[in-house]
Amino acid sequence: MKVTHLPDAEPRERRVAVGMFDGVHRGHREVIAGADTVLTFDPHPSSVVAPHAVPPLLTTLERKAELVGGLGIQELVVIPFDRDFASRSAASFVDDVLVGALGATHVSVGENFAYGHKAQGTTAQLEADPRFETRVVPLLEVGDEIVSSSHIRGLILGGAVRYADQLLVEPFVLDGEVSHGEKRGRTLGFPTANLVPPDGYVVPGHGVYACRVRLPDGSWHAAATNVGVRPQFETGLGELIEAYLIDFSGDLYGQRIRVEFLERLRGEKRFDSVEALVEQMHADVDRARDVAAQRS
Ligand SMILES: Cc1cc2nc3c(=O)[nH]c(=O)nc-3n(C[C@H](O)[C@H](O)[C@H](O)COP(=O)(O)O)c2cc1C
Ligand SMILES: Nc1ncnc2c1ncn2[C@@H]1O[C@H](COP(=O)(O)OP(=O)(O)O)[C@@H](O)[C@H]1O
Repeated sequence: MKVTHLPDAEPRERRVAVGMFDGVHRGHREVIAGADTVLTFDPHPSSVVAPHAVPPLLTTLERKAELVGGLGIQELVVIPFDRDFASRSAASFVDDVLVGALGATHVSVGENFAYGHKAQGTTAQLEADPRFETRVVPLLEVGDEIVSSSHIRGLILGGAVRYADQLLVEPFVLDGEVSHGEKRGRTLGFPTANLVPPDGYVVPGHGVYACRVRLPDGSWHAAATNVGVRPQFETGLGELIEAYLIDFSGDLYGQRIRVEFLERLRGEKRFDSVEALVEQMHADVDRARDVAAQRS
């Protein structure tokens, strides 16, 4: 899939799905179905118009592109969102962007989509526009709950990664570069590849998770991962994501890995002794191995 910034986009007959699509969840996928172009914003519009209210995000632009590409979309067009863009009228968004820059013949949006200065543009205005056909997609509900990025953020922050992944369609992932820790993992018999939580993004709540980890060579490994502050040791290093890759040995420092969260196993805690922690870690690893085997 091609990724284009709006100023470089060329007008042609397009079926355009428009939205922030953070997470590319099941509801987003209903809006995107049938489109050949996805139009999105980067950074999140709130970071420009209401910085105090920016939510932690589920997906980087890179991950969003990967997920959208996986849906068979031809082109992801990214609006570099800034103060200038935020000040455009709703009519200018339609005339200059949808029709002018892209050449949209079909437009699809979620029911709650708003656009233009102060989000004054409505879906009814899009539907009334004779230059393109508009499809307004009702908000998807699963189990009496609207599927929304904010609901999924809450689930992941609360550790409910398994349920979140039913709404996301694919497991929640974090990508990052392996950093140095306190070199204690190896003395416990469980060396852990550490990621520093990425600023501005959702991180699963503190606890131990069954995961899969992808290495730069493309191989996937079952892993038991701790997210938290290691109360057993009072490290002062702050929050970390630490993955022990099962049946693996090798140097991972500086490598870019992906941690895919499958299931929360338990909370992070302080045990009576380090031996008791290590015993529990063995049990965590056994469960993580089983969970990963069922899911791969
Ligand atoms: C599967 C697993 C479970 C863990 N559970 C706990 C825990 O309950 N409490 C805790 O303080 N640390 C826990 N840890 C974190 C270890 O204490 C940590 O990996 C160790 O301190 C190594 O730190 P280092 O990477 O800085 O060397 C866990 C780590 C793993 C891999
Ligand atoms: N099975 C494994 N899982 C995770 N890391 C491993 C594994 N085997 C070797 N390593 C290496 O060991 C490092 C972690 O060792 P550890 O003692 O926990 O040090 P640190 O405190 O720097 O994380 C990883 O960054 C990686 O390079």
